Amino acid sequence: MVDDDAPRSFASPACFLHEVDPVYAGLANPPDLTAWADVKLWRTNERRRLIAERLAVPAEVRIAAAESIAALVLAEIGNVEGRIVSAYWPFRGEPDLRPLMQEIVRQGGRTALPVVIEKGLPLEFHFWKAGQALSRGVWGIPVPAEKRPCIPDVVIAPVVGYDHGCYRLGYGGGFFDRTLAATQARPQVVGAGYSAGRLSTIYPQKHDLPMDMVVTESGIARR
Ligand SMILES: Nc1nc2c(c(=O)[nH]1)N(C=O)[C@@H](CNc1ccc(C(=O)N[C@@H](CCC(=O)O)C(=O)O)cc1)CN2
Ligand SMILES: Nc1ncnc2c1ncn2[C@@H]1O[C@H](COP(=O)(O)OP(=O)(O)OP(=O)(O)O)[C@@H](O)[C@H]1O
Repeated sequence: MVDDDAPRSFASPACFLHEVDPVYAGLANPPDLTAWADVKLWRTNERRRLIAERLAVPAEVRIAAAESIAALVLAEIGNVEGRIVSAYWPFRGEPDLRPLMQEIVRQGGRTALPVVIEKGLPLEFHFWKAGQALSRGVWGIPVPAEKRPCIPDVVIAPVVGYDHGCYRLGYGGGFFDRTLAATQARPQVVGAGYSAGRLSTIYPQKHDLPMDMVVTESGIARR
């Protein structure tokens, strides 16, 4: 006869740790340095590949793409009167949206350029429009000679790559993320780039802040 009151013993109990809340199990936020190191390396390679690819595209094709992007961005922003729109001084094959900046001014808006103050700090935006003087900033990027800081209503952020969540792959300085994290009244953030920059994911990290949309020559991707 079996003694039901006797303590039972088990040979090898299964491990159910995977079913336990990670916080309770003491596994909350384990530093995943390997993963970030992998992502960083992957991003460096993707940046290099995408920049080389876009520089290999004939200038006239890039110009035509930039015109399509500019028209879509303008339609998306809508009425620019009295609004401040930041764009950028193009380099490394970025779509040239300087004609769009002129059009914005023509329609009663004001335009600005991003300015690197120091590596590791947020960007500043300084008023600038065609014809005004420029000087060389960090990395030799032209910036407004006269320092007139402003807070844009719309930020057009050039992308090297982007994904369906509207996460941005830039040049690797983390400037736009840092800038948006530091701003109180978040501007409308419009990514601008070529559709060839579309990636299935950029492996977004905690510091990556999504844009509201990405405009390419093929159309608009929204979050
Ligand atoms: N036209 C344009 N202007 C812009 C930006 C942009 O993306 N496009 N920026 C948007 O943020 C800021 C500049 N950002 C930059 C960030 C990194 C590098 C760069 O050359 N980085 C090094 C490696 C960086 C690192 O890993 O630490 C390199 O590529 O060699 C250049 C510009 C402000 N102005
Ligand atoms: N808000 C933040 N505070 C501190 N560090 C940040 C912040 N945002 C980004 N960074 C750092 O910036 C570095 C580069 O980030 P990331 O690879 O996302 O650059 P990126 O968006 O491609 O560059 P950029 O905006 O200059 O074109 C990372 O090491 C990241 O930790």
